[in-house]
Amino acid sequence: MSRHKIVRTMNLADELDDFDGEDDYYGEEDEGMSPADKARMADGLKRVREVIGSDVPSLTDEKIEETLWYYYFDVERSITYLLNQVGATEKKKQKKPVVPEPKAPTQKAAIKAKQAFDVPSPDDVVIAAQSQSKGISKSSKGEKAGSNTTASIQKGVEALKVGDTAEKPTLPKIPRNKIDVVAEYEKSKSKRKENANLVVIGHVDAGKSTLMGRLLYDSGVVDERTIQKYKQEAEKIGKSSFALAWVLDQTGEERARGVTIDIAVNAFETERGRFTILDAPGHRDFIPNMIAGAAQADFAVLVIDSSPGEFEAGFNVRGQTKEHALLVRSMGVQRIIVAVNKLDLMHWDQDRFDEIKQQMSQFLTTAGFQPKNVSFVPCSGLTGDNIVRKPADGLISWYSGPTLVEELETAKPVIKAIEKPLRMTIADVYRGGVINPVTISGRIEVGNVQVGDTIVAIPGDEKAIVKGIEVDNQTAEWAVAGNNVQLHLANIEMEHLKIGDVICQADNPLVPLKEFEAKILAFEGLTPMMIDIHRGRLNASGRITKLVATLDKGNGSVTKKKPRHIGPGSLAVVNIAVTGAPLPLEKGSKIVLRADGLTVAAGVVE
Ligand SMILES: Nc1nc2c(ncn2[C@@H]2O[C@H](COP(=O)(O)OP(=O)(O)OP(=O)(O)O)[C@@H](O)[C@H]2O)c(=O)[nH]1
Repeated sequence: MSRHKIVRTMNLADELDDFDGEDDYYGEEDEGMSPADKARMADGLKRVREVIGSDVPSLTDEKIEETLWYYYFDVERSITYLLNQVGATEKKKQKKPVVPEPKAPTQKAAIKAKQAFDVPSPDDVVIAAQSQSKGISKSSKGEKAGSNTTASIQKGVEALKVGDTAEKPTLPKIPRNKIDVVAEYEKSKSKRKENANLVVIGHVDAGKSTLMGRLLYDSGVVDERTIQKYKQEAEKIGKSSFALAWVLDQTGEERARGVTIDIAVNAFETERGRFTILDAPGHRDFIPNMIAGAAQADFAVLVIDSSPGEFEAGFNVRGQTKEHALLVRSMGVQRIIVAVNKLDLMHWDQDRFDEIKQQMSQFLTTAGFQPKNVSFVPCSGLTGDNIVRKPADGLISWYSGPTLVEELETAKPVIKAIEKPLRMTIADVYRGGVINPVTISGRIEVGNVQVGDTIVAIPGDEKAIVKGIEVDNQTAEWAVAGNNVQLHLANIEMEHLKIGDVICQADNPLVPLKEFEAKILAFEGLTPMMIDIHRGRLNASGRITKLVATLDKGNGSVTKKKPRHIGPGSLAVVNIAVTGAPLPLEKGSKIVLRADGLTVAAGVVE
């Protein structure tokens, strides 16, 4: 089926519009803004001035504009920041010992002391300013309800002016890493639903798309009218069973900005979690796409067609069941849920379920999955039994375990290293975010990022500023490993960003490799040979230059040094040389090796 191609509709007029004024978009200072940004800046400046007035010398237009730009025209945050800055200066000054005359304070000192306590504290000013900028007439701490907030703010700002006149206005030093992202993440954890990426794998026609369509439909992502429309259309061409699979096309193509996380994505939510489905087609030709998906997955749903002869076809040497399972395991996926699908065709036969479970368990254990991380769910994507809802009464009289979704909810994603240096592989580059910035999307693999960070796209050396972040299509100030994000960038041209590049903090970049050692699981026999190296969407040709050792799969100890050949199913260490330019790889990067259209090995860079 050709459902898997994501075709992004491009409107030529829109595209050309995007380039209007591009030259000055990347220029310097004010000249560097698009006309739309300039309009927002003017409006922002006006609104900030309305709240904070214009008689604080240190709050120059330039300072306000710089702050507005930093917060990407968020007036409320800009006001909070600016007033905090002024407040901090004042607090510092208050700390300076004022030494009044012990008995007869001078008139000047007495006025100063009075001013310092008569006025709202800097915090009060901030709170009041926030209310003001929201248009909410909330009284600030210590004020009587109904008092004039604007007057109070102006009073506060005036009071903060104490001694300001002598001060030289300074440009704001907007602190980098202002936010302690790790601490913020810890604080917000209990309030947020954990997001997990799942990759759906399995042999051709095992029912992956139908099952995903069912998941989306039964969890309310797709409405009844749409599904009825698809049913009618599918019936017209005599394929009524395709209606559910078409759901994927619909959500895939209608995504607002054509965002892709390497491969087609759809998301659904349950009471206990948010799940992003990475669509991995079963056809051999699509294996590289599957690799990209598997590299970003927290767990895998392996779909098996339980109907007569079909499980066996998928399980044999040329079938994709084993290859996919091996692949996801060697990409670091530890948890796998086996959906024993199409059991409706088998009249929910328990013997068939047990037979498949027994054979698959054995195989998955040899593939490196720990038994506690493997579970089996009998189901039918077509009828919907045991996917989101429990099977109809008595249908699976012998089964009382969890539904597929309940299994997903218990499969907690692996804890991510959010405090490490940022690494994110670019899945897509486009324009079309808020006011036409250059935007990249992807999943943060390691580390964290916040608005204002300077990043670099490796293997290039072009730097950019993160001026906006969206996590799961919601505006955010920061994001951490595991988040699917869009980063809106400034100071970089689109041509300097490529799918497959790795985004790092500019002060902690990855150093691309030309030669490296990798621990791999061999799917086919290996010798020193030419190979294609895949890292997510990126691929390059290279060569296995040396077979270093084979390892014991149980404990990782060396079983043979310098083997002449590595057999299929062996764990081994090999040296690899990249033919062309160095690749953005480092210790821990997941790679897949292919040769002659076959996946021959997968593993990690040592
Ligand atoms: N009876 C029955 N048929 C199913 C079930 N799930 C899928 N099918 C049918 O199996 C066929 C293949 O289903 P798809 O969902 O397209 O399978 P797929 O694994 O996505 O296929 P590829 O993407 O081409 O690998 C379709 O005709 C479906 O209607 C099921 O649970 N029961």
